[in-house]
Amino acid sequence: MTAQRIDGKALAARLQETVAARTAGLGATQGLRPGLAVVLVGSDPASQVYVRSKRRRTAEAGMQSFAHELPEDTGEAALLELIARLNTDPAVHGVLVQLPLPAHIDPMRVLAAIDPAKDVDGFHVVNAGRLATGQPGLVPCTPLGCMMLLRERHADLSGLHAVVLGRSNIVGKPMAQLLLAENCTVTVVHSRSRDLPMLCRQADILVAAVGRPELVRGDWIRPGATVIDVGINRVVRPDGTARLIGDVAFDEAAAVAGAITPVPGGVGPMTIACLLANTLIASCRQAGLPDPDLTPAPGA
Ligand SMILES: NC(=O)C1=CN([C@@H]2O[C@H](COP(=O)(O)OP(=O)(O)OC[C@H]3O[C@@H](n4cnc5c(N)ncnc54)[C@H](OP(=O)(O)O)[C@@H]3O)[C@@H](O)[C@H]2O)C=CC1
Ligand SMILES: Nc1nc(=O)c2c([nH]1)NC[C@@H]1CN(c3ccc(C(=O)N[C@@H](CCC(=O)O)C(=O)O)cc3)C=[N+]21
Repeated sequence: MTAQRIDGKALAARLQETVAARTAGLGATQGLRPGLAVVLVGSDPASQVYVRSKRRRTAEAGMQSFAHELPEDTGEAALLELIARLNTDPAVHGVLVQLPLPAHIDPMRVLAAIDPAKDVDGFHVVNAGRLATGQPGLVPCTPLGCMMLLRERHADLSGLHAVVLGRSNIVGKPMAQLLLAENCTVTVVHSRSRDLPMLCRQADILVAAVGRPELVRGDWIRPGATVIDVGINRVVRPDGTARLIGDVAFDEAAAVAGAITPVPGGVGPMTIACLLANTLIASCRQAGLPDPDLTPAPGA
């Protein structure tokens, strides 16, 4: 394999270490303990894995973790009432409602009900609008983590051609905005785009966030390009065991790329670490304090 493996697990641990140190400092100097409320509606197995991981990391960082588990048949009104309570609870600085929600609940209405100052997912239209217009707000965790992974290899992204596969509100679109803000030339690809291999081969930076296992092949990669694989696809082997693979055919791509993130162990851990970083930022802003310096601790 020629590509440098960008180790998201190691970078996430370094970021988590910085967040924990800043959190301890806040406690000591301000008596402030950041609190994150995670709301899970129903019992989707994957969501339960992610929510457990988020809660564990929150506690490890020295923050307060508030768990809210609601039954699958919870009405939209009851969920909105809980969110209203969390919005006004001074011990809660971040509110995350785990997606997907059960079909009878409108996610746009639920996300719109979260106080933008506590929207640590960065999904609220106010935060999406602030990002789109270059104003300070809360940035979605996965794209934020992807930018930190890119900085492990590129001190300056100016002028590079970035191709983003996917245009969702939670990954593709904010990802494109962040790359644009770093002066990349950005192409956003989606299901109606034509000649994906040709488009991908133009990329110095390729971010795959489509949810299609191994869609991106090795010959779609420009030699030396940096590949960030956001995809998390749970596939079942013939023997019945499940495994995670990304949107990129890792082995083929690694033989061509200059650097690549693995799945698992790449973007996923960064999403969680950035959630904690957003909670710390939100708590500082709510206390009228300057944003903390979240430069990840130096690597080993
Ligand atoms: N690691 C992490 O922390 C996270 C990982 N993920 C993973 O990232 C992936 C994307 O998630 P999410 O953004 O929510 O996905 P969505 O399903 O919301 O969006 C998928 C996007 O990919 C596009 N797309 C789908 N198929 C193709 C195709 N064949 N060619 C080109 N474009 C295509 C869609 O196009 P169109 O708009 O035209 O429909 C859409 O824009 C998933 O695998 C998800 O599991 C997501 C969040 C966090
Ligand atoms: N309100 C909301 N915010 C989210 O940020 C959100 C969400 N809902 N719904 C689901 C997606 C998905 N997501 C992941 C987080 C961590 C890993 C992660 O840590 N993955 C590990 C593997 C974990 C495993 O073993 O499954 C890895 O990639 O190394 C993956 C996916 C956040 N999401």
